Amino acid sequence: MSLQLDRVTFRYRRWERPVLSGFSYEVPDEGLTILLGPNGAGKSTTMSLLAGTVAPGGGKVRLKGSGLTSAAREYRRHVAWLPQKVPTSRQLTAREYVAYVAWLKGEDRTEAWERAGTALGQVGLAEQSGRKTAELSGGQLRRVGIACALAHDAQVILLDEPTAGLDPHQRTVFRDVLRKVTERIPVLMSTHDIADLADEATTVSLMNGGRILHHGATATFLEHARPDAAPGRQAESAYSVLMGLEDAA
Ligand SMILES: Nc1ncnc2c1ncn2[C@@H]1O[C@H](COP(=O)(O)OP(=O)(O)OP(=O)(O)O)[C@@H](O)[C@H]1O
Repeated sequence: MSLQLDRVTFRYRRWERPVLSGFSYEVPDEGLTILLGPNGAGKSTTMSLLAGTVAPGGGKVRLKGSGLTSAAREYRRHVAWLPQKVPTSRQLTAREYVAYVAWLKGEDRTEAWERAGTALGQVGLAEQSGRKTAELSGGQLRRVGIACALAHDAQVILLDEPTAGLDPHQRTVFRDVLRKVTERIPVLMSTHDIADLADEATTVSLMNGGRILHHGATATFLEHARPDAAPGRQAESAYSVLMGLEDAA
């Protein structure tokens, strides 16, 4: 099952121009898809619509194959959404927090507690599971967010710039966790960190001004790089060429 925006229109204020207008997009149903684009391109808006945290003014947001739209309570049970700032309750321990989210999403209390323990182990936080979330680092908190998704059996995970502000070690740990997770759950992740992630992504989507400029396999995206791009800089070059910031060759 994949998430889909079908000719969606969205504006933040009634009198303003829509950020998205007749916009269609489908999250691939496997692997890691990265959503790229400059500031203000509409990435967070797209993700909030897919997460069901905001409603479209027109069009439909649906979980294809299930008959559910984002207006349905059941929809949010299948979709895990990790905003940039994980909204934890500081007084709860990591395990209590993950169990609480799983319970909110419909697991019963005992099951939620068990699943929280397992999920924290899967993201490498078994030893921190009894610590208050207020004491965890930014990178650990983002892994707590992933654990929440695993604990309630999300069918798709949406991550808004999850590696922003992480130090190199935390970033590596996070990417290792993500690699394992994407083997079984599709992930859509917005990022500005193309150099790091292009080789791990299955699909790359690039948006600007509320439109998709490119959507396809990572290899296809990289083919847009200038032939003289330095090794390791192909992703940046492909981005610049597709954005019209650099000539193709
Ligand atoms: N809460 C808001 N109220 C009004 N306008 C908003 C709001 N949030 C975003 N916008 C506007 O909507 C447009 C798209 O913003 P959005 O946050 O979706 O872009 P983005 O690609 O995620 O950018 P960034 O990379 O900076 O996070 C921008 O013009 C932005 O100014």
